[in-house]
Amino acid sequence: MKIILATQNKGKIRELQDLLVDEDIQVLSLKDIEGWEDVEENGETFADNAMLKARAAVEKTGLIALADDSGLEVDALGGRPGVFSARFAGEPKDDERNNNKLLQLLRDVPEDKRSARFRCALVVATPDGREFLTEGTVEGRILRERRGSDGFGYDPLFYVPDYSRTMAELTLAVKNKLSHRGQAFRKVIPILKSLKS
Ligand SMILES: O=P(O)(O)OP(=O)(O)OP(=O)(O)OC[C@H]1O[C@@H](n2cnc3c(O)ncnc32)[C@H](O)[C@@H]1O
Ligand SMILES: [Mg+2]
Repeated sequence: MKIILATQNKGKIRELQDLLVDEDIQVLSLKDIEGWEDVEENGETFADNAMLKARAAVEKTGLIALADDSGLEVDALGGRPGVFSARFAGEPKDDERNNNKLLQLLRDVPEDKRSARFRCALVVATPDGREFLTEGTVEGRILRERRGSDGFGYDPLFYVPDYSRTMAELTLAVKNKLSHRGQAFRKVIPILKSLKS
């Protein structure tokens, strides 16, 4: 079985490839596809956007596609950046500027009001038109300075109380164990298995 990861994000590709390593599935990503043009992510929810990306990848490749749409919801910002997480500080998307903007906006927000969560929607779409959605969430809070150098995106600012570490201080294996993406992915396994047979 061969699937296409419908993402261009290197951090996601690394995590998803690691999650898929024992599954006996050949994995391609959009990086392997010539002439791929990003779809407009104009959905209102992570699920909508994951669906758009998965469908576009199936159409382009004819393969089963796995798409991830994810982001950060900060309570003190009314749930922002949410579906706008990648481009929070404008185009082109840039993790460094996004984190700076987040720190700036939360400058005067006290410790007990800095709660946040990562959300992930994964969609599996098949060439014969079937679609499956799974979701995952992880709770945490936003620090006042970056810690750690692993991961991507908002990981250096996202503190996970259960592990007393930021996401960027966790190994890939531990992040995958607890993360929004890891949780959503574990629900995808039985779906992929059912498509194999
Ligand atoms: O659309 P694709 O090609 O998959 O890549 P993207 O980076 O644009 O991905 P999204 O549209 O889903 O935007 C998600 C953003 O949310 C943030 N994000 C998502 N998951 C994250 C994680 O595990 N750790 C840190 N930040 C994350 C990060 O800034 C991402 O760029
Ligand atoms: Mg995107």
